[in-house]
Order: sequence, then C-alpha cells, then structure tokens
Amino acid sequence: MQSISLESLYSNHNPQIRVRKLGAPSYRTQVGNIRCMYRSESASARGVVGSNRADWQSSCAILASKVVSQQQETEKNGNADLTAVNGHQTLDLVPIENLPKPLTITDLSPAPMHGSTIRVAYQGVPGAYSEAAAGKAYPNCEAIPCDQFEVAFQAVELWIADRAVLPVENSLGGSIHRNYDLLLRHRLHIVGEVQLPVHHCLLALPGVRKDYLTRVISHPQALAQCELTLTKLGLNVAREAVDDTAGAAEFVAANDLRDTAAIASARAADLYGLNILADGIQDDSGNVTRFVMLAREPIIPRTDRPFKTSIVFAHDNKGTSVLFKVLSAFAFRNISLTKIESRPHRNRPIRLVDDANVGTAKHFEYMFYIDFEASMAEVRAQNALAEVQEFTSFLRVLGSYPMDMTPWSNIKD
Ligand SMILES: O=C(O)C(=O)C[C@]1(C(=O)O)C=C[C@@H](O)C=C1
Repeated sequence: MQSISLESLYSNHNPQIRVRKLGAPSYRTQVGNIRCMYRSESASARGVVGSNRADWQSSCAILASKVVSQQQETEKNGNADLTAVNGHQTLDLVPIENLPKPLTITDLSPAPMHGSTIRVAYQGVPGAYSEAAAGKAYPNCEAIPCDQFEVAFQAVELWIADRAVLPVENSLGGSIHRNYDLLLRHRLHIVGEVQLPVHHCLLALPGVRKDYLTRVISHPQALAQCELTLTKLGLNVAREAVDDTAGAAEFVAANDLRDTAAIASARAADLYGLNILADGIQDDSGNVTRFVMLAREPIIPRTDRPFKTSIVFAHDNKGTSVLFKVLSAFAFRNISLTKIESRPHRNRPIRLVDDANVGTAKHFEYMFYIDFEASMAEVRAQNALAEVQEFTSFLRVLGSYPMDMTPWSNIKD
C-alpha cells in the first residue's frame, strides 16, 4: 500500500508548508496557510443549524429520513470479512518494506475500487496507537497510514478512505489541539468515539542497554505521558519529538541507532525488530487516549443507547454572560457536559473595545468546543441547541454519536 503525504499534496503550490521528516526529529509538523474548505462562519451557521427553529427541525427531519439506509450500510461494512488490521497483530516480524507506507499524492487520483472493505485513515505508521484505535473502532478494517492528521481528513474527503480515526484527548497529556482546529476547518462528521488504553514501552536495538542511551524519541504526547518515569529510570537524556510513536521505533531500527531509544507500543517492537527495555512506562497505569471516528456523512442519532453530541460555537460578544447562558441551556435540561475546550478564533483573534477615557481594551476571541451527553434525536438536546443558537453568532454540530461504553476495568491496564 502507498502512503499519503501532505508535503507531496501541497508543496508545489504552497512553499510555506514544511513537513519535517524523521531524519530530523522535531516538534510536531508545522503547516502554514493550508488551503482549506472553511466556509465563512455565517454561511456555516446558516447551513448547519438553520437560522430559526423551523430550519432546525427540517434539518432533523432530513437526517431522520436517512436512518434506515445508513444503518444498513454501517452494519454491512461492520460485518465485512476483512483482516488488514488484525493481520498486523501477528507477532511475526514483517519486513519493513512490506509494511504499508503513508499515502502520497498519486493515491489521491481516482478512488480505488475497494469492495466492501471499510478503509480507515489514521496518522502514523503501522504499530501506532491510532492504528490500534482504528482496529478497535472497525474490527477487520483496512487501516490506511497517513503522515499527518490533515492527510487523514483529506483521505476521507477524497474517498481514498471511508473513515478517519483521530486522537482528540489523552488522560495525561490533555487535548490534541491540532485535531480540534482541523475538525472546524474540514466538513467531516464525528460518527463515533473509542477510548484506547495506551501502554508505552521503551524500545531499543537488540543488545543496547539503558546506559548506552543519549536520547529518547517519540510523539510529543508519548514523551509527555512518560516524563516522570523516564526520570525515575535515570534517563535524563535528550528527549526529541517526532511525528508518531511507531515512526520513532521504525527510525531507530532503520538507522541502526545504538544510542537512541523510542517510546512506542509492544507491537511496534515486534514490527521493527526492537527489544523492550522497559514495559508500561506511562506515568499513570490508567493512561487512556480518546479517539473520534470521522465520516463524510453524519450517522442518524438514536435514543436506544447512550449518545454524545459534539458542537463548536463562537459568540462574537453577542450580549453579556454568553458562556454562562450557553452552559445554562444544558444545565436546565439536565444534560451533562463531558468536555469544554477553547481555541483561538482564527478569523477574528482579537476584539477591540474602544473607551475614550482609558484606551482600547483587547480581548482574545475563541471558538468553544463542547461535548454533551445526549443524542440530537432527543427533544431536550434540540431545544438546548435552539437556545444556544440565540446567544451565538456561529454554531455547528460536529456529530451526534454512540458513546464508548467499554467497562472501565477493560480500559485500565
Ligand atoms: O503516535 C502514535 O502512536 C499515535 O497514535 C498518536 C498519539 C497522539 O496523538 O496522542 C495517540 C495516542 C497516544 O496518546 C500517543 C500518541
């Protein structure tokens, strides 16, 4: 399988994009001025939620009319007899050149015929936690490695993949902000979530001991999740960030680095022929990452099982106490919030408030992301959003989807 890279997608058109490769471990890839499909806010708000309650209700009716066909399709795909992700779970060493590579520009030409296999894009290379999340969300799927989050979004938009699975938050490291920004910039829908226990190992070439090491490389989130344990292990060596955990393991193996260890999964050790120097090095044994699944079409919200809904809004100072009013719209209806996140408002980062006597006040402007525990098929959720819409200048439902109800004992190590 070929792999997609954003560099090959855009570098001819946009010299500002710089994608750092593993040859030069660095902090997360920087992408500037990416062309995107971001609509103006007012247009988005009108298009997604409707400007009044009647629009909103008719949107719900349209959604409801898709219920049966979508469910049938999901069930059909979910039961497909496919093995790609499970296939990677074998402990046999797979030659590196036989592993799937990130997608490139050539993969983005006409979508391949793929039968009934559900193709799931993830960021990283085989052995990454995101690949495991794809396998948990869609057992027996064909997992498609992408070298950046942006590419995973585009793989779905361009029909290279049917779904993308992306990390949004970790119990130790917090939110993965890049994906919040991309959720807004792209027009995909959240159709599910999975929570994956993340069990990190310290990996090195066979024969390498801890005292040979002068640096540890991994994904920035993984380095953050193991910070205290590395110190406890006496590894006060340079720590360098690369694009994904399994990519770090692959880099150590491919370059025969005897002074460098990678933080990655046990599966990455198997795939790239590395030894496990230390097992379970995350600072908390209950380390969990939450991933969301994205699709081109929303799923139909239901009420026969617990659902979560994710929204994003901006208020542009529409009246006073806006945040309080928004939160109250949920509280009055006994709807629990599970997450609130704010990100800088890119189109309008600063609000100036003129006051002749004391100068000009400058406030930061934000986009607010909220997850709440209710389905958009419930009247109380529809009413809450109709009310929120009155206080906000922009409102978009990112998705209404089944909650991951895996028992906690199965999530914890
Ligand atoms: O590098 C990987 O293996 C990933 O799947 C990425 C990622 C992340 O972005 O947070 C996913 C789960 C872990 O929390 C560490 C890294």
